[in-house]
Amino acid sequence: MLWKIGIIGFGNVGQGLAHILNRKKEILKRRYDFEFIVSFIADPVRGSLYNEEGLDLDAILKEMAQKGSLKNRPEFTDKGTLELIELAKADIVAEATITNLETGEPGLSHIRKALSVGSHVVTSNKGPIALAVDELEQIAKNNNVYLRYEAVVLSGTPCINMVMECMSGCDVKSVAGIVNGTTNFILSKMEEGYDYPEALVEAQKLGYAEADPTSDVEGWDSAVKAAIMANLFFGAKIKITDVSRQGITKITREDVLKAKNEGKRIKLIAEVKRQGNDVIASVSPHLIPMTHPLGNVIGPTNALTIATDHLGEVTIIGPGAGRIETGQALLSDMLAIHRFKNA
Ligand SMILES: NC(=O)C1=CN([C@@H]2O[C@H](COP(=O)(O)OP(=O)(O)OC[C@H]3O[C@@H](n4cnc5c(N)ncnc54)[C@H](OP(=O)(O)O)[C@@H]3O)[C@@H](O)[C@H]2O)C=CC1
Ligand SMILES: N[C@@H](CC=O)C(=O)O
Repeated sequence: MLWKIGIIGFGNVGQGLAHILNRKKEILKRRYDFEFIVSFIADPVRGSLYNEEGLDLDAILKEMAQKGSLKNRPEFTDKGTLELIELAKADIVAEATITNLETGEPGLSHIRKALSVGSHVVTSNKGPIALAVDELEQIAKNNNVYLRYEAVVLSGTPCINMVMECMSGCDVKSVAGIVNGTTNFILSKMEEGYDYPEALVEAQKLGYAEADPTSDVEGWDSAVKAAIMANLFFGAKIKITDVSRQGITKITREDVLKAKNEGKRIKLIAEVKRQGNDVIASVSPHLIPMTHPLGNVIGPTNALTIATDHLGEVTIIGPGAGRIETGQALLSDMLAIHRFKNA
């Protein structure tokens, strides 16, 4: 089968995915029998493109790098994103627009529409998954398509599917760790001598930060990931506002250096655990000894320890943010759909 793919949101992650698809086209065919074209890219500000026969990713990525816009390409269309989803009826839609933690929009409407027209959806967008995963799973089921969202926690480092699929049968007792790449990067850079604003700008340049980085530094991004894990891994029904939350904005370089002199590091830790019949989730900075495994997780790297009944503790460490890293999560979800449909 030739998969027709649509990409919605051509920012860091959308372009990261396009780079991987472009570079790995032949390998994906040879190794997984995964053949594809990208028939549309929707991003109204940068320029949306549509060609039923497939877009030239190489040329598009070059143009994007040189001009920052796709509006002069021959495949340019001024159709809106929802209209394009409907018109193109791609087999798989990759949704990578900004995370909106209050409404989930515009991603929520994009995912609803794509599933309703019969497209499988893979997404890195945390808003729709935190706010409406049950509704979206139901729409997917009604339309006989898959919705997958490996990227929403720990970027490309396996987490959601590892727990939900590879660890199925286990009871998860708690999860705890570093789940935001931007803040961990900023704290590491502050230890190297950067000012907080300098470190944040660097994180933005590298494609780690949210469109509004307040979400990272005030702990909202870690909180939404904690809420998603509480709901998926523990069967809870908590909202992001149920997560007790403190970010890193009050931490100064002096605090970071003082911790270092004491052989410790400040880490923003997210935790979800059972307490009686409740599931509670929190995000706050902790002083961690450098000798502790989490004390040596630096830069945009994340780490999560999942405590279970059958396996005891399982710890995963890997990239928590990045263009290619998150694109990899979207690709792995596409390949899973390809496997399921060919089983
Ligand atoms: N960056 C990372 O490491 C990770 C990101 N994520 C999540 O992935 C998603 C994308 O992140 P990232 O690529 O960094 O964010 P960016 O802000 O770089 O990209 C988002 C893109 O979506 C576009 N967009 C906005 N509205 C629409 C619309 N209606 N239709 C189509 N496109 C639209 C934006 O356009 P414009 O800005 O021009 O308005 C922008 O180009 C976010 O939800 C983020 O939380 C998840 C894991 C890791
Ligand atoms: N802004 C987020 C991106 C991934 O979810 C982060 O820094 O972790």
